[in-house]
Amino acid sequence: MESLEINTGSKKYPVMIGEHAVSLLGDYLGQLSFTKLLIITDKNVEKICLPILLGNLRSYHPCVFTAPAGEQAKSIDTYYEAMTSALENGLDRKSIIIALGGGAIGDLAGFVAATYMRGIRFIQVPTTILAHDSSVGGKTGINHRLAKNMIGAFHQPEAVFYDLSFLKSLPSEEVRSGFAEVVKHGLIGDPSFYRWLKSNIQDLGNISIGQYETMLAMGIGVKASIVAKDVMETGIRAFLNFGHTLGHAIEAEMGYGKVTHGEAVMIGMLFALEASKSEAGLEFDLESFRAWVEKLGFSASIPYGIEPVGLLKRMKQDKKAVGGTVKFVFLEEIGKPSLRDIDDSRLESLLNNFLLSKK
Ligand SMILES: NC(=O)c1ccc[n+]([C@@H]2O[C@H](COP(=O)([O-])OP(=O)(O)OC[C@H]3O[C@@H](n4cnc5c(N)ncnc54)[C@H](O)[C@@H]3O)[C@@H](O)[C@H]2O)c1
Ligand SMILES: O=C(O)C(=O)C[C@@H](O)[C@H](O)[C@H](O)COP(=O)(O)O
Ligand SMILES: [Zn+2]
Repeated sequence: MESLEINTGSKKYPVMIGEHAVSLLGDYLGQLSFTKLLIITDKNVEKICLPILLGNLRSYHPCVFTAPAGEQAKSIDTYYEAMTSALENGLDRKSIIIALGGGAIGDLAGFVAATYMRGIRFIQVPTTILAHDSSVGGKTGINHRLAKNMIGAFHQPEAVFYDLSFLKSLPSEEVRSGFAEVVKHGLIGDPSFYRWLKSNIQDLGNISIGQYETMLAMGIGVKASIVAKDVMETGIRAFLNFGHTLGHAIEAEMGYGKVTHGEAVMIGMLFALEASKSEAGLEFDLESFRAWVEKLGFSASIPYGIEPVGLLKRMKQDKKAVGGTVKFVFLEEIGKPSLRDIDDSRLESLLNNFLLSKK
């Protein structure tokens, strides 16, 4: 079992990572004082992981709200239904919400917790690889039709219990999606971690529990050190958005859930790496990187039929933009990101070059 601590200045919380981490949750809750527990999960996770969680929490008689699976969990309608469930189940300010699921459930449940009676406590029980990223750091929220995660709040969990035995049932496309954020953490924060990934991971269907434990703890470690310095994203936290300016635009332009978050972010990172070579002096063997990620099953190009004009409009709606100017995360070196303004015409020409180079 790996354990880490997230320190946001005003709050410290533990992250337990390992097979059967969820068996520690009952004892942890036993040390807290609370009234009711509401588990928020989705319809897939309800079948696979919920019975195991309930087995560990029997004495607390939790209530359960089940959201649709995937990005639909982050709709305004599902948010409202989850609030209704919290009210109907009589949650008060001393109640606790448990997010059992991937990033979509973590974002939804965290936002419900952030806003129910102006804020109650919540605990993250992530069940996807991607959720090594989403379960720490306190970004919670839901999507707007026009752009991703536009309605949200910073709200830190009380604790994260990351049970790696849950990962065994993940479909291959979800393994791939989560791996994109693992690669992101290596690229922005830790060159030796990135090199370890590139030389050790050649088949996403064949990762051992030991390798998962290492890579997820390393990824969370990178995120934790950035969040500790800039919880509210006034500066360097934006580095965690590497690949997301285009990634989020692809997700919104295609329609939420049509492409996984990680798949879109990987395309966004390929674009950002190419742009970093011309704009930020990055020296990097992009061909070898592209060959590696394609071998792992990632697509290296923007999906057919998605036009640059629509993507550019979405990219300008990115939360990092200020006064209409897009702020873009470049890499100067592996492990050395920077956030720079980019004007619309330059962004357009970089995007057109990226599209052309893939034809
Ligand atoms: N808050 C943050 O800091 C942060 C960071 C990264 C991503 N995100 C958000 O996270 C979301 C993506 O997260 P995700 O990829 O985990 O998606 P997800 O929660 O939609 O889960 C993906 C799919 O896997 C299923 N699933 C989950 N756990 C499973 C398991 N153990 N076995 C079988 N199936 C399982 C789900 O039902 C769903 O169909 C996006 O909305 C993204 O914007 C947030
Ligand atoms: O924690 C962060 O900060 C991140 O940017 C992590 C991202 O991987 C994640 O997708 C996050 O939800 C993006 O946030 P947003 O503010 O760009 O919506
Ligand atoms: Zn992300």
